[in-house]
Amino acid sequence: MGIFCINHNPSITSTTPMKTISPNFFPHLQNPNFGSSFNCRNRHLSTTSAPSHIPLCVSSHATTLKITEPASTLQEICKGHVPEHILQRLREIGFVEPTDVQKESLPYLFSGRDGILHAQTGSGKTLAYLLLIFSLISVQKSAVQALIVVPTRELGIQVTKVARMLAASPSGLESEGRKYTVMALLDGGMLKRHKSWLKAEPPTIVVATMGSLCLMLEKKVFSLEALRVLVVDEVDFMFNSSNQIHSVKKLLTLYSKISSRQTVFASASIPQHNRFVADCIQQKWTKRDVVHVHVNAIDPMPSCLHHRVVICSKNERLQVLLTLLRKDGPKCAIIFANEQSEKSKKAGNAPSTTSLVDFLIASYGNDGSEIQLLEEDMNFNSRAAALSELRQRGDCLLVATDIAARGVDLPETTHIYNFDLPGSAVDYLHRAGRAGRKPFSKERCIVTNIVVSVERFVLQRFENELVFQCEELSL
Ligand SMILES: Nc1ncnc2c1ncn2[C@@H]1O[C@H](COP(=O)(O)OP(=O)(O)OP(=O)(O)O)[C@@H](O)[C@H]1O
Repeated sequence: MGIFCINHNPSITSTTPMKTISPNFFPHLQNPNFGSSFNCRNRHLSTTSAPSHIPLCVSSHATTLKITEPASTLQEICKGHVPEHILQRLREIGFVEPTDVQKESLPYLFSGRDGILHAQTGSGKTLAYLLLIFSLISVQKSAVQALIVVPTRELGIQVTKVARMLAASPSGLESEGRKYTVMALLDGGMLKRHKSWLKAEPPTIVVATMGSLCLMLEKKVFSLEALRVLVVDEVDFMFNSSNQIHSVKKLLTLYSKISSRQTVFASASIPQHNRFVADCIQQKWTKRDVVHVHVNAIDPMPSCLHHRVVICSKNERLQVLLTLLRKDGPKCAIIFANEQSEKSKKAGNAPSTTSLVDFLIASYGNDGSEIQLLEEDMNFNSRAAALSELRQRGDCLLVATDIAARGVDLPETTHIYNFDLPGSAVDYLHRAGRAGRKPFSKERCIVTNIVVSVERFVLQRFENELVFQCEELSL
């Protein structure tokens, strides 16, 4: 796969106010609905590098662009940048071949440029930014040198686990002296203990949710003076959330310095991405030479996903779900239901997640499948325990709200059921993306939507926006 850089309009210079760059500068990148890069075919693409003060968009599509260079291994890409013991850990874990987003982003990130990693769900963005982090931090320094901000505790727990897995000593090499330390600073967690830890000996890497992080920064429990890398994962979610956006902006412009850190944003969905890149520069969230690495621009979702729809009446939905589960017999599946509305809570109704779990335990549970629940109202320990149980067993049915839709990586998941339709196409993309998470596997995974007839047009809108088609099932 070659790296293709779009030849930039020479009239854009470092003095051009970036706000004035309209999406028309990148006409071939526009999908009017989703804002994704769209149809790179037959357009003029050049391998010329843009001057470093101009934001760069790297866009590729695995099936349409010809691969002319021999694929490098992850080790080759990282050599000279990432410490040897981390490379050894990569080999031990079995990460040998780079995914497209790793192959395309790492050379830019290692050269010191800020990056926007925009690639399908399950494409390996986490490893890409962690490798950048390990290339820059030092075990000798007792200070927080890398910060990864995530929207949910579940994603925080997961990223912490991957970072710790990479930071562990390779087998046969018991480390002498200092080690990288990774702290999960997550809302609802043990903040008192973390406060003492941060004061006594700051960890090298902090993975945090916004609430806890701001609390610690405002109380000056630790500072970000030594910060080398700042990652905002699921960046579109963070910028879209009225609770988080103010704090994220403060973090980017007030609590840490753009000039002394490398900034990485990651997500599988960045609607209006050209506008976002321009904002990054104008608002000084990133440096001017930020690289927008957009992989699989014309397919927002993994091609291994097969989408289906069943239309039924509201009263039939539980029975339809049961029939589907019995027919599909998934080893590991996630059933998404919407969060209970305030109105329904006030009326004293049981949340639909609880009713679903009760129904499944009564009618499906004794098929041998473990049924787990993950929703906002559960406390930190129950949420962590549910996730850990799912990881260990690998053969569970998970009933969840959208807190499990972003970033959660349960690679054995082959089936997604939307018991309730998600609120937007972006939410659909992230829910669907909890399946099909083995980067080099061709295994077909199935996303099934159970809808009442009046909802069919909503699903059709998602199909248009995300460029997919549902097979209609009649049961
Ligand atoms: N080079 C690699 N080789 C094999 N597996 C990999 C590689 N890189 C990542 N993976 C695996 O791919 C899966 C998905 O990776 P990851 O969670 O980073 O995806 P993501 O792009 O962040 O997805 P999302 O947008 O849903 O958060 C993980 O199970 C990870 O271990």
